[in-house]
Amino acid sequence: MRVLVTGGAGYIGSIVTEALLRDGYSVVVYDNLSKGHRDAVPSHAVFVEADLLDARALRGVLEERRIEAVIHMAADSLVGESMQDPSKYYRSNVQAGLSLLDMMQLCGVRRLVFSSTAAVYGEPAKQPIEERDPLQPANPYGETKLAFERALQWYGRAYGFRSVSLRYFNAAGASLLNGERHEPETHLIPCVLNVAAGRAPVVRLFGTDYPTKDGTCVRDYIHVEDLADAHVLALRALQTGAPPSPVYNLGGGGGYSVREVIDTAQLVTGRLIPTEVAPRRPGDPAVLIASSDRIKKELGWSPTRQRLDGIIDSAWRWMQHREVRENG
Ligand SMILES: NC(=O)c1ccc[n+]([C@@H]2O[C@H](COP(=O)([O-])OP(=O)(O)OC[C@H]3O[C@@H](n4cnc5c(N)ncnc54)[C@H](O)[C@@H]3O)[C@@H](O)[C@H]2O)c1
Ligand SMILES: O=c1ccn([C@@H]2O[C@H](COP(=O)(O)OP(=O)(O)O[C@H]3O[C@H](CO)[C@@H](O)[C@H](O)[C@H]3O)[C@@H](O)[C@H]2O)c(=O)[nH]1
Repeated sequence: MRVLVTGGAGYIGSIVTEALLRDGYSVVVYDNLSKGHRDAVPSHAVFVEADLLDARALRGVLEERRIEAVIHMAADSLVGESMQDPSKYYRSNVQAGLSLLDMMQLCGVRRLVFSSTAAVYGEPAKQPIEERDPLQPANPYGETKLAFERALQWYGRAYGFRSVSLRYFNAAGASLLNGERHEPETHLIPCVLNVAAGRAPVVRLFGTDYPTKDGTCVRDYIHVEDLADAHVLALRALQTGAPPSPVYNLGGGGGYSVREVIDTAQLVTGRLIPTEVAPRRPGDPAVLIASSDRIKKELGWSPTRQRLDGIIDSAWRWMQHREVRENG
């Protein structure tokens, strides 16, 4: 099957591409490199550097490469930035997403796996969060992802699109080849490891007065390779018909506070990681923990890399290998 991966030069996209190639899919990566890296795209994938809003380029790829399904991962995805610049998020996550859907419709491609997020739930009333819980985004990032999820459901009804939205919780860790490298980096685990590696002086704790066990926010970290496996299952489900449910949560199964992540990273790296208390980051819910029972039951997903120390260790090893590759 020929699959287009939008955002496939990014952190999660590059590792999803690795998993698809391993499973025998042919992959075309479509990415404008606003955040991604050309060298993150595996050599067996075709790479097209273009923006989703470039209708000509998009049509050319869908038609010439005879694409049969799309994994749509291209997005802007930072909670804090979305609070400051919602317009950017409506453009990239809603407007560009709809352009993709309309072009798919024009070219007769009607299967899509979408990278959605835990941010669609906002500040949930209970944990772990199930798919049927209220959808009340607390930031423009979550709001724009939810808008696209809903568009998919209406496109399904009217035009026969078959889609699955995967609501990831916090993706973390690395494969042997690819890991997280954003510039600037804002995600907790790579920021913590940058301090361990001596590239930054201190980790800022964004809020220590949350109603949690130690006052810092709790998140559910999922290994990016477990996440990638779920995409292969979702795609297979779309190949054989309509999947049992339109949305699935994907989490690692536990909740860890910011302080617990830092303590674990100190053990894994053997380095001291100094911290500094900073104000809360607007738009951050206190606790996000997934129930991933639905995807386990319906699609047979079985994560194998759930330990936080293992997740951090994979990211740390990747970071160190990259340093050796780059600096000799
Ligand atoms: N990282 C997480 O923890 C997390 C959690 C939930 C959901 N997600 C979602 O997963 C997806 C991937 O996240 P990531 O962390 O790998 O992000 P990333 O920024 O590393 O990757 C996104 C990629 O999309 C590309 N891109 C952005 N806008 C584009 C456009 N208009 N046209 C073409 N390419 C474009 C970027 O260059 C980048 O390579 C996103 O949709 C994100 O919202 C991520
Ligand atoms: O230097 C830092 C960085 C982060 N944090 C905190 O660490 C937690 C995790 O933050 P981060 O790694 O930035 O992830 P989130 O803001 O939870 O968002 C991620 O996880 C969401 C799903 O839960 C996805 O939708 C988003 O795309 C993805 O960026 C939050 O409480 C942050 O306030 C700090 O205290 N200091």
